Amino acid sequence: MPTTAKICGLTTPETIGAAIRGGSSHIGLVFFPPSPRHLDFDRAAGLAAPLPDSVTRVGVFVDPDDAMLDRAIAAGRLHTLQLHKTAPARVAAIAGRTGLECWSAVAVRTRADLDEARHFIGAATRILYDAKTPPGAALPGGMGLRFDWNLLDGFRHPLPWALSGGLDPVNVAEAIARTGAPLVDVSSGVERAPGVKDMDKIAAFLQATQA
Ligand SMILES: O=C(O)c1ccccc1NCC(=O)[C@H](O)[C@H](O)COP(=O)(O)O
Repeated sequence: MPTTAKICGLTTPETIGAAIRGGSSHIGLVFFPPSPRHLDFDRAAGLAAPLPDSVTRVGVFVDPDDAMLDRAIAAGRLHTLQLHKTAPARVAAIAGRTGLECWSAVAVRTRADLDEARHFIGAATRILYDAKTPPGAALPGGMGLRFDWNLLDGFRHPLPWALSGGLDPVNVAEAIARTGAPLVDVSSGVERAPGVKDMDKIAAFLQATQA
């Protein structure tokens, strides 16, 4: 199976267009006010309205409440919810309440961190392994940090999964070859400044993913 790609933290029609033209399977819309990629509901609605359903729209959240989810789902016409720092029971409740696919982000620095993924069986439909950000960091993701891919060697994945954290157009092919990731996710690696996506880097990332 070819590896598919999610371009995360898109904020403009132009960069969403670049992701779609380049063959991205998923686009990520961030709903977390401290993030430089945060979208308010009106902005998200404007971006999502013209999009075809062939590209999966993923809303990215940090332990969201129901009101946030309801407004974001409606605005972004979301297919999938990517949940950071959200306990397994809450993920299960969100999946049941919304009927949407839920991905759980697992923050990885050590091999023991990977075991967290098993707690999401029956709740999440996919695990996104992402680099753990430092204590006190403003964001739980989107910081261009990479974890040691060797940690995934021999790991028995309890659920479908995706690789994230510090990927870019230069290293993504190696990451796929090294880990066998079925889906890769990128944000800062296709930006020219925090929150500012670069269309050429998006194209290069997607080309490298498909090579
Ligand atoms: O990107 C954000 O600003 C963000 C904010 C809050 C929670 C999650 C966030 N990003 C999650 C992602 O899916 C990123 O693509 C992932 O962490 C990889 O980011 P990067 O290492 O910058 O490629």
